[in-house]
Amino acid sequence: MSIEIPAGLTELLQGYTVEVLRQRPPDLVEFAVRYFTRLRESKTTGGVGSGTAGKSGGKGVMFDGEPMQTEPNGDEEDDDDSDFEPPPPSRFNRRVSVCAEAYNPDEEEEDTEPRVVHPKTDEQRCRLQEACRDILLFKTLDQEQFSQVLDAMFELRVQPQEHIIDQGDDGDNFYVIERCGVFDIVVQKDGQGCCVGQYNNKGSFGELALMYNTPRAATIIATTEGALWGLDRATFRRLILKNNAKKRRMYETFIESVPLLKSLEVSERMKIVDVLGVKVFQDAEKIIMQGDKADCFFIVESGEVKIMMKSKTNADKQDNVEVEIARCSRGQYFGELALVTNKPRAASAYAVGDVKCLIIDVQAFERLLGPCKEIMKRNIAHYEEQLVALFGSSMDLRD
Ligand SMILES: Nc1ncnc2c1ncn2[C@@H]1O[C@@H]2COP(=O)(O)O[C@H]2[C@H]1O
Ligand SMILES: Nc1ncnc2c1ncn2[C@@H]1O[C@@H]2COP(=O)(O)O[C@H]2[C@H]1O
Repeated sequence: MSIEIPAGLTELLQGYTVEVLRQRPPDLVEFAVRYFTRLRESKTTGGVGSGTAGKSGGKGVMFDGEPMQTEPNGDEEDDDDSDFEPPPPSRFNRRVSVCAEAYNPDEEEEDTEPRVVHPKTDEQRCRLQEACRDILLFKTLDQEQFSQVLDAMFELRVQPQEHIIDQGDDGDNFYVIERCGVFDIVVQKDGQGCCVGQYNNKGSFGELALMYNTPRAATIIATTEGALWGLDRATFRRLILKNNAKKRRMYETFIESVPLLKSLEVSERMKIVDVLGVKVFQDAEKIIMQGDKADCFFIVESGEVKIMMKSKTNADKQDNVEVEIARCSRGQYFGELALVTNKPRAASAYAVGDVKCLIIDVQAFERLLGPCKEIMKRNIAHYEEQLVALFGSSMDLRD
């Protein structure tokens, strides 16, 4: 007996299935009622977003699970696909496969993707802006791109023991920590979960799977209550990947010339470029302060940096006077010691004239600069000799 499949059934069910996979609703029946009601409405009104469910890969229905809007890019009148409303923020949903997703940030393609906007109160926007101020991945965005990122971010509260990310999953969102919350970074090694680091009330995570289309490389678990801001995968890729392509063009040659990084493979150096941030300092500005907790590493791109230290002996005798112990210029690095030894900053650093530094956060430092640690350790031995020469007594700089 042959069964005839009604025309349009496959597309109809496909559209619904795609939305279910995208949004992971808790109640499939309730979701179906809302989905098909919306579909019928859009068909009868013929309004924006109308069309059959299967028409554009399941993008036929504008579906708004939570307050959220999309704005078309540019000024052009949009129709069909471009005003599809993306799914509401998922609470750590597990994405379906991303293998077929093609995006080449090197191609200067027209930016026609719809924009995601989660409306925010002034108070929320202030908090968000503050949380994102030091996020390295955002540092090289222009103002318009940064503003689009802020528009698209959504707020999340987490509880202790909550898994924000599970290793091996596909990536859904990028996360920025808002002031509070401690998160363990757990990586599976030889079948065992190993805590390789922690985010303490600041920082961001979840960029790798989105940048490289790979499974999540670590599990991130909240150990306290916390507040996060999420950025959906599509917006992240549209803005950050495009920006990374620009960063690669800008920094490829410079990074190749940094003596510390010479031993790395090209692909390893490019991964450093992808995650680095850029910061400009004015003459005499303090870049790091002796005794502070360390969370990043610096490479001088232009200008000069003065390293100053108050030694203990020196401090006793001369009322805490800072003594210059070194200078770093283009291609040289500083701020590695505290990260290698897990100690507070051993010295302060100041800009001499205008200075531009590339900055790498501690997690990327751990992940990407392992092969350079031997060189750093040799230099740390030189620091000790230098301090003996300067202060006449040895100092224990190591861990
Ligand atoms: N040592 C590490 N290895 C892998 N991921 C890490 C590490 N430290 C921090 N992370 C973060 O953990 C995230 C897990 O999801 P992603 O792979 O998308 O991105 C990863 C990084 O942002
Ligand atoms: N002789 C030195 N002793 C200690 N730190 C030094 C010395 N010369 C340069 N530095 C840099 O000054 C930085 C201060 O911050 P860190 O301790 O993280 O890392 C330190 C080194 O990179």
